[in-house]
Formats: sequence, C-alpha cells, structure tokens
Amino acid sequence: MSIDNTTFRDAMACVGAAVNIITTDGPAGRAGFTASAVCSVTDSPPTLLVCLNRSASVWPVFSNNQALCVNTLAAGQEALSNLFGGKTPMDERFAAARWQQGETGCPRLAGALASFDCYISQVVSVGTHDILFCQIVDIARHPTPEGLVWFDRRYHALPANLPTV
Ligand SMILES: NC(=O)C1=CN([C@@H]2O[C@H](COP(=O)(O)OP(=O)(O)OC[C@H]3O[C@@H](n4cnc5c(N)ncnc54)[C@H](O)[C@@H]3O)[C@@H](O)[C@H]2O)C=CC1
Ligand SMILES: Cc1cc2nc3c(=O)[nH]c(=O)nc-3n(C[C@H](O)[C@H](O)[C@H](O)COP(=O)(O)O)c2cc1C
Repeated sequence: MSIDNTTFRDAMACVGAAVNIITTDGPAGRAGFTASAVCSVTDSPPTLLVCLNRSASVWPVFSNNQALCVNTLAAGQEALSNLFGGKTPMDERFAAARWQQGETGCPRLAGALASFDCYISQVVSVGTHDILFCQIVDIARHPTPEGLVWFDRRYHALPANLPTV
C-alpha cells in the first residue's frame, strides 16, 4: 500500500511533539529554525537527533558549522517559534529574543526550558531530510511552569510537575 503525503501528514498531526528552536553559529555564519522532529537517541554518549529538510534556507549553514544548540521552548514562546518557522530574515529572528553562548559557541536561548549544546557527530539522509545525530556537550535548564507542544497543527501549553516549596 502506498501512502500519499496528505495521509501521512494528517496522521503525523496526531503525534504531539515538543517545539524547539535549533541554532548554529560558526564559520558559515549564524542561523536558526523551528523543529518538532527532535528525539532522544542514547544517553551513552548523550545523543539526540534533529531532522532538517535539505531545502530549508538554513541547511548549508548547519552542514558547514557542524555544531548546534537545541532550545526546547516553554509556553509563551509561540511567537518566537513562528518567527523561526517562517520565511523571516535571519537577523529579525534573532532580534526577537535574548541569547547566551554555549560551549560550542552556538546561540543559547535565555529562558528556554532546556538547551542542549551539541556537535553534529553523524548525518544520515533519508528522502527530503537529513537526520543530524548530535552529541551533547553541555546542558542548561530553566524550569518553567508550562512546556509547549505542537499537536493537531497548533500549540498547546503543558503543565510541568514543578517541586512544591
Ligand atoms: N519534520 C518536518 O520537516 C516538519 C515540518 N513542518 C513544517 O511546518 C509546516 C506546517 O506543519 P503543520 O501545521 O503541522 O501541518 P502539516 O499538515 O504540513 O504537517 C503535519 C505533520 O506532518 C509532519 N510533517 C509536515 N511536513 C513534513 C515534512 N516535510 N517531512 C516530514 N514530516 C512532515 C509533521 O509531523 C507535521 O506536524 C509543514 O508544512 C512543514 O513545512 C512542521 C512540522 C515538522
Ligand atoms: C511547529 C513547526 C515545526 C517544524 N519542524 C520542523 C522540523 O522538524 N524539521 C524541519 O526541517 N523543518 C521544520 N519546520 C519548518 C522550519 O522551521 C522552516 O522550514 C525553517 O524555518 C526554514 O525556513 P526557511 O527556509 O524559510 O529559512 C517546522 C516549522 C514549524 C512551525
């Protein structure tokens, strides 16, 4: 049975996922995009994966820099997600938030729920996308009352289980 794109996307719209802004900086310059296709791979060595469409304007920058930071968003950061998910010029995307620098030199979003600073260790191309396997070298966390999920083509706030004091 062959599955058409619409059937695939309609079904994938039911698979909720965290929303992340993936950033890079280095010899090829600074870039960032929104990604929901992010997944934990192994904790030894700490590794995650990011799927990046090779037709995205940011693709050459990420493939040349070989380093990236995965910034997982909290509720309230939907507008930033839309900026990094659209056709907005790169300077405008970065001007909309405060950034720090992680160990790799990639921009770390101040106020992200979690930021994973990584070097790209392996790339596998499947269809339209590159799967970037990323070895994590530093993590910053910023506990926030609500996380953010992309589900059924819109954002949803998700309450965190914060410790009571
Ligand atoms: N993995 C990806 O490349 C994703 C890309 N997007 C981009 O955002 C746009 C809007 O997304 P939605 O509002 O969720 O509606 P949509 O109907 O375009 O997509 C529904 C779901 O299908 C999957 N999907 C969409 N485009 C894909 C692609 N090119 N390759 C693999 N999976 C894909 C994602 O899980 C997405 O949430 C998409 O058309 C796409 O351009 C969104 C989510 C994931
Ligand atoms: C909620 C959301 C999730 C997205 N997830 C992905 C993803 O996982 N991988 C991807 O390649 N593009 C994803 N996109 C699309 C990219 O963010 C977009 O293509 C990127 O900003 C590059 O756009 P540009 O070519 O205009 O620079 C997503 C967009 C949105 C709004």
